[in-house]
Amino acid sequence: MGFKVGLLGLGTVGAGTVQILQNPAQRHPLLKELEIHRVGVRSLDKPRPVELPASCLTTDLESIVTDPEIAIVVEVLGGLEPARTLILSAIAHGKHIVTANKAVISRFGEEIFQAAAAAGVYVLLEAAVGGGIPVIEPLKQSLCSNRIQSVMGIINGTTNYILTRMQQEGAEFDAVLDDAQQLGYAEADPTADVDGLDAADKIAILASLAYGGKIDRDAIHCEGIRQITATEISYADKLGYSIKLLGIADRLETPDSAEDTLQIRVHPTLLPKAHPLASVNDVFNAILIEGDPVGQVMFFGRGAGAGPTASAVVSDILNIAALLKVGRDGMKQSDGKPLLDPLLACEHQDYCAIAPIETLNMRFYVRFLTQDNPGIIGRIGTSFGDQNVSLESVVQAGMRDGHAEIVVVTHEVPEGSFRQALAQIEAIPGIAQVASVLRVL
Ligand SMILES: NC(=O)C1=CN([C@@H]2O[C@H](COP(=O)(O)OP(=O)(O)OC[C@H]3O[C@@H](n4cnc5c(N)ncnc54)[C@H](OP(=O)(O)O)[C@@H]3O)[C@@H](O)[C@H]2O)C=CC1
Ligand SMILES: N[C@@H](CC=O)C(=O)O
Ligand code: NA
Repeated sequence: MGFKVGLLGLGTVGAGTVQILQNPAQRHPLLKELEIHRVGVRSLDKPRPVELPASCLTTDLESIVTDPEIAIVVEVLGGLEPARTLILSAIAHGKHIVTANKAVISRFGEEIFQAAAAAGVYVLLEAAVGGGIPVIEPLKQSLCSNRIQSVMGIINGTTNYILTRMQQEGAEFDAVLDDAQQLGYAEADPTADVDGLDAADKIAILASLAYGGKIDRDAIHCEGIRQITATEISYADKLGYSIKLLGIADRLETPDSAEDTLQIRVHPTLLPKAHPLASVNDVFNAILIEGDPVGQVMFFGRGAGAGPTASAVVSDILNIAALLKVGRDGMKQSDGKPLLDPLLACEHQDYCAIAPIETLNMRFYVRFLTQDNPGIIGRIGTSFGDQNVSLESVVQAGMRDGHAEIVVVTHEVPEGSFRQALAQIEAIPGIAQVASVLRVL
């Protein structure tokens, strides 16, 4: 007898998942033992790219998570509700969970993992970060002997696709976003992609696994790519940088404190072109992890789209099916509590401390539009100097709309000092606009 799978959602990822499950040839033999039992959707009439018996489809999602025949529930609905409630209900009914939903895991992960631990079931989420790239399970298992220093990556396919086409073709933001939606990369509400929220969900999940603690999702500084224009891309290029939306988690050196403090942030970043992440283009994602003693490890592949994401979903289903096959589910500890494989399950007790962004040291790129007055560069330099912000380069780049354009790149400075200097500069007569501020790696 096979393992019955209940699928919640039959959109981009759900349909990709069905396509793999219906075509097991030349894949792992265990795939032949999986059976799509029920599929939950919002609309029964919608045309689908996959064929399923009509009796399989339902709009009653609760009936799937309570179905006694189903062993594994796959949640590929997206959004917070009803996803969270359905996952919790499925767990309460003894189902193992596979999910691609980073929004729900980054906000309700601990509630879900605690419920799973109490019920003795697994919640696997490889598809939630980096789409088809194996990064969650490697962090949980293959790298678990390491003390992780940093996790840094391009973890949103939609924005990387948009930035790449803006850089390579000078394409307009809105037109490229439409293409990303057509290709199935973007979230149902693409604001989550464009404003960096999806990447923040993902770096929260990666940081939680890397540092073994809960992450307050609201403490993550998050900026998206709406303010990136062709001008910034072109100046960055001339200065030797590519602009990428990065998710960054790093352990801060705090010798006086017994507890680690982390920096976790998402923002567009000027990356030196020689950096390993700078040439990661289109929908590709890459995650660079630094651990002790492994050193740097980089994971690269397609971060969104039906096939790549379904690859991760179905691999998680197979991992659970393998446990079921050898009877490694439903095991008990001596006190009768459920026993889960500690490398596959993820439950954390304490919150990690996250440093506010103002306290971090960073390099900045800033573009000013000014009146073309003598001495203006000197006054900008003095204001930075007043706040101990040392400058790497100051270039009068040319004229735009009757204003002189001045581009400054700083050395590494505290964000707070940089912002104070910027406020001082904005008050200088002759400064028309601070046209752009970006961080530099
Ligand atoms: N697309 C991608 O490349 C990736 C997506 N993900 C994640 O995978 C998940 C799914 O994404 P994706 O497939 O793109 O999303 P889609 O919007 O394409 O599909 C969502 C599916 O869920 C169904 N659905 C949504 N809400 C309800 C509801 N309230 N009741 C019943 N059915 C519902 C929809 O039904 P109907 O079809 O009837 O409208 C649809 O079939 C999300 O969490 C996303 O973040 C993760 C990695 C990559
Ligand atoms: N919208 C997301 C989908 C995958 O997680 C992205 O663009 O990366
Ligand atoms: Na992944």
